[in-house]
Amino acid sequence: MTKDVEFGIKEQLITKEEIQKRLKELGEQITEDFKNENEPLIVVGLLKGSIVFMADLIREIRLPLEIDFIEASSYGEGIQSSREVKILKDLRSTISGKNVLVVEDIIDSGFTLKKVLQLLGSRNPKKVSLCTLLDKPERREVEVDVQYVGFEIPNEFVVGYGLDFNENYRNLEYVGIAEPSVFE
Ligand SMILES: O=P(O)(O)OC[C@H]1O[C@H](OP(=O)(O)OP(=O)(O)O)[C@H](O)[C@@H]1O
Ligand code: HPA
Ligand SMILES: [Mg+2]
Repeated sequence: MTKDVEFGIKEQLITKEEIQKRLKELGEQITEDFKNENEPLIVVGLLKGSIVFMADLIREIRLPLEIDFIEASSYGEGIQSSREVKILKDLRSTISGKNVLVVEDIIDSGFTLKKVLQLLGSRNPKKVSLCTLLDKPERREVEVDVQYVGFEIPNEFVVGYGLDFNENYRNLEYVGIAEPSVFE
């Protein structure tokens, strides 16, 4: 752990070991839930935050699957949702009649997922399920139906394991809370 990457981290909220353990449980549960389906699963990651979690999670799912990505952005440079969720990149796959598992790093206000789930739902998939590494329920402003949650977290802006502040910290192996001075 080099000092410059960690600069500005107040505490580790979820350690690398805790993440690895929970990922195995989620992978087992998803495998169990989809093992009798005939269609291959399409795992859809939301760029950019989900990439680290998705890369690890798919290797814990013991089923044939395909991957694809959507990019949505609402936070820009701040720590508050702009509430205006823009779709910056759409899927390459056709999801009509397929089982889709959306993989997200965090559900905060819920605006991002509401928009993405509406978009995917309009394309006649067989079923859309949602797996998020982190859930911050205290901040929810719109309801989102989520089937798989890694960890519920308190109302703190977190970084690491894919999550950024101003595009930094995504490469940390753990989920941490940044020093207040970082956000000023
Ligand atoms: O529930 P919400 O309040 O909508 O917040 C959650 C979303 O916000 C972040 O994305 P961001 O817009 O920062 O894009 P990024 O994944 O590229 O960092 C995060 O990765 C989630 O996708
Ligand atoms: O706590 C957070 N950290 C990083 N990105 C986020 N996007 C929504 N909430 C968060
Ligand atoms: Mg972000």
